[in-house]
Amino acid sequence: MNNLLQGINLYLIGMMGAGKTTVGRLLANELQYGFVDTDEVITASAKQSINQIFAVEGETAFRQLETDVLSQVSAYTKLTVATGGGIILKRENWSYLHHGLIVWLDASAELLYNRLKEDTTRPLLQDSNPLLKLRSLLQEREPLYALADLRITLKEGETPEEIAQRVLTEIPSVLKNPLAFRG
Ligand SMILES: Nc1ncnc2c1ncn2[C@@H]1O[C@H](COP(=O)(O)OP(=O)(O)OP(=O)(O)O)[C@@H](O)[C@H]1O
Ligand SMILES: O=C(O)C1=C[C@@H](O)[C@@H](O)[C@H](O)C1
Ligand SMILES: [Mg+2]
Repeated sequence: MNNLLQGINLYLIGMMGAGKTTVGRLLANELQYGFVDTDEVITASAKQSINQIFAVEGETAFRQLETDVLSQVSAYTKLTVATGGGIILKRENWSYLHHGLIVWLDASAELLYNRLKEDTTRPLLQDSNPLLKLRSLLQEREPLYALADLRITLKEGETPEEIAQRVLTEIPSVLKNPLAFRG
């Protein structure tokens, strides 16, 4: 698997809870790539949780940190990058994402809700109706996620290992089709 992508980075995008971090680690291992999670880089360097950064500095400041991290990461090769769910919101970020192959882990709002209903670490879900919030975020962001090179529609009950294998199986189909991938 180690030359499947010939060194180009793999960027995982998708909603919070889609499994970018979980599946990203497995993919990095399979590809013999390094693994970077933009949320983890931000919290480690700020020495604050994402909740704290949103509460103290605000979402706009968080988004700037996210862009800074992404721009630094995109200077490297042989990385699997788990991005934050909102990375797709800034046009500038796409210029970095397009340095690599972009995979969208596409999950329904219901699936995401089942995974995150007990979770308190996603500030945007600290809402009186988190399912409705997930639905509205997904609806708003879907056209942006859809700009990915590869869309992996998640099925209920599929394990992270199965999803990672599906990503690896489908990568050649986008790499071989010059209309589907710029590379
Ligand atoms: N295929 C799966 N089946 C069941 N649970 C999963 C699966 N993938 C991830 N999870 C669980 O769902 C939760 C969210 O996963 P993860 O943190 O990887 O999502 P994420 O896309 O990185 O979210 P964020 O954008 O907030 O960083 C975690 O508790 C994780 O263990
Ligand atoms: O979807 C989002 O906007 C977010 C997703 C997470 O990865 C974090 O980046 C943060 O909680 C915001
Ligand atoms: Mg994550």
